[in-house]
Amino acid sequence: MIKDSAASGDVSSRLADLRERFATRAAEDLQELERRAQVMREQGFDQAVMEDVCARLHRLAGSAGTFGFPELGEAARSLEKMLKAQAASGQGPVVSTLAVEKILALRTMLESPPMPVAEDEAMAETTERLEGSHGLRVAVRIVPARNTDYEWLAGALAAYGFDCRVMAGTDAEIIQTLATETGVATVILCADGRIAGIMEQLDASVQEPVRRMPLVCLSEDVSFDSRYQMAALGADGFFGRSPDLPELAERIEYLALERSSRVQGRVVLVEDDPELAEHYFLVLRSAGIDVCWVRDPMRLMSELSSFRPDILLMDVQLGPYSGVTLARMVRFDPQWLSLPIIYLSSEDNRDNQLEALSRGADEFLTKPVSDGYLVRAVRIRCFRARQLFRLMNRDSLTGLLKHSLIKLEAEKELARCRRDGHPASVVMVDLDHFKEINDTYGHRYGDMVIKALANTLRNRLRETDMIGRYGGEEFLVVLPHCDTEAARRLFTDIADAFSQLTFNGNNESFGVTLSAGVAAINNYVTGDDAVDAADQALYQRKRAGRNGVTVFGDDERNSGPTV
Ligand SMILES: Nc1nc2c(ncn2[C@@H]2O[C@H](COP(=O)(O)OP(=O)(O)OP(=O)(O)O)[C@@H](O)[C@H]2O)c(=O)[nH]1
Repeated sequence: MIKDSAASGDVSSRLADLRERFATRAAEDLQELERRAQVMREQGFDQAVMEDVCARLHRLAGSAGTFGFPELGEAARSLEKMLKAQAASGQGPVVSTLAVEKILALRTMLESPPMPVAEDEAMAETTERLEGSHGLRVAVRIVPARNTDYEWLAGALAAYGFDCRVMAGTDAEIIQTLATETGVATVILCADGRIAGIMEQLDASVQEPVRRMPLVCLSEDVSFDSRYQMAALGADGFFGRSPDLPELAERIEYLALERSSRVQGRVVLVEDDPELAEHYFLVLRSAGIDVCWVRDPMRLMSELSSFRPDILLMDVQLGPYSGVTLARMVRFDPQWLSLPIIYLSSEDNRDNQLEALSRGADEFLTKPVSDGYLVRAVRIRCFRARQLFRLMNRDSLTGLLKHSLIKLEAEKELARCRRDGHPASVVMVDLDHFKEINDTYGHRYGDMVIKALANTLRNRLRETDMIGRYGGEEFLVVLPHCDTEAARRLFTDIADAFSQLTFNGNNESFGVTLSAGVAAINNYVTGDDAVDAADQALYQRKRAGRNGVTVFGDDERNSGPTV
């Protein structure tokens, strides 16, 4: 398994080193091929030698293109096919003079200078670290129709934790402004009448992230014709002029995440060609994707269990092992039934591909794969895998972990504390007088408040913190490496920030406060005990006047209101 992170080294120079290593190895391979072919021509057919020749050609076909020798890769592929066809024809395969000549021609192809490997857009994109938020920092930019006031929408969406602004100016001016905003994932909400113009400007942009900015249409006309027209113009979502806010917020988050270069993932790569594996490793790592390289298929199951990937990328021929059989074997284990398995192979015959797919994998990426294509293909598949996982394990209103999973996280953190001796806290959070919000403004606005709290927590907490929706308006947070004093300070800030949010319902503004109870996980025998303690601290906080934070075991002096 390659452990080093590509981010720490100079990726381009390491890729150049790999190209050189490939060229040296390929020259040796070609010499061997030539020697074996000469032997067969002179001494007759030998099954073992033929298999070795085909395996070497197959390896060249799959890797040469990646290292800047596409012509060599293509020629090796067609020679491998020719020899295999001869072997399959049962005419007593003979390695002909023609085959030897073709092998000699491969050597000249290797001697010509490699094609410069284009810096792909997807590779060139930096994996910008957006400020320490739990999720993405999402900017919503509203492009209004003339004489339409969308300030109310900007205000309402701000309560969901988005950075919202109504844009003024021409289409070109707006897109120019958006192009200068970095460090955020932007989603455009656009009035139907302006979509054509805005789309034109997006398409014309020289910046890839701008061209890929998602756009949601806001339209008065919700007829089939209108929806069809907006879809044809390229809109990614469609809502009426007064959209259902939780639904719109959900769509904005989905689109921002889907398009973001920050969509990362975890990939197990099974590849027996070391240069190729290292190349893929570097390319994927430099795009922010975690990779675990498995060279020996015997280690595959144990690496899957410890690394827990989003997807499995696997070569189809791995020395004596078949990737197709390995895929079937992976599916023996019920926990990997839904793991997307993608073959990375130089097999380009559609029938053979389909046959291989029918035995347990989901898709083929045909080698050679360009670096940018590999990154995009892996990113989108990791995203889909995570979405599926999310659907199964996340609460639909908030996107946070479901009750049973967050409890499990508390248990796991306790085990980690025991092993490493670090402190950790668990926090129970509950909205104050929430029943009144529902009773006064209706359930829909109640949902909006719940969602705003979920966003506030996501935006304020570290990525390593775990957040779950414990019950209706109750949230449970697990904070690794955080003692109760630090947790108190953190949640005091969060409570203050949340109390300052303004919501709008029934034509009036209102605010909501929260209470939190904190307990030290490492003080308890089970995670459940720690959660109970945080719950008791929360109850104390409610009795002491709500709107603030109480640590379990605090005396009244320590638990006064924060604001
Ligand atoms: N809108 C909405 N309301 C919910 C949801 N889940 C639970 N609730 C409501 O949350 C309210 C919780 O009320 P209570 O447990 O009495 O607590 P409270 O009014 O917040 O009072 P304190 O916690 O004592 O400050 C109930 O009215 C539930 O119906 C939900 O998903 N959406």
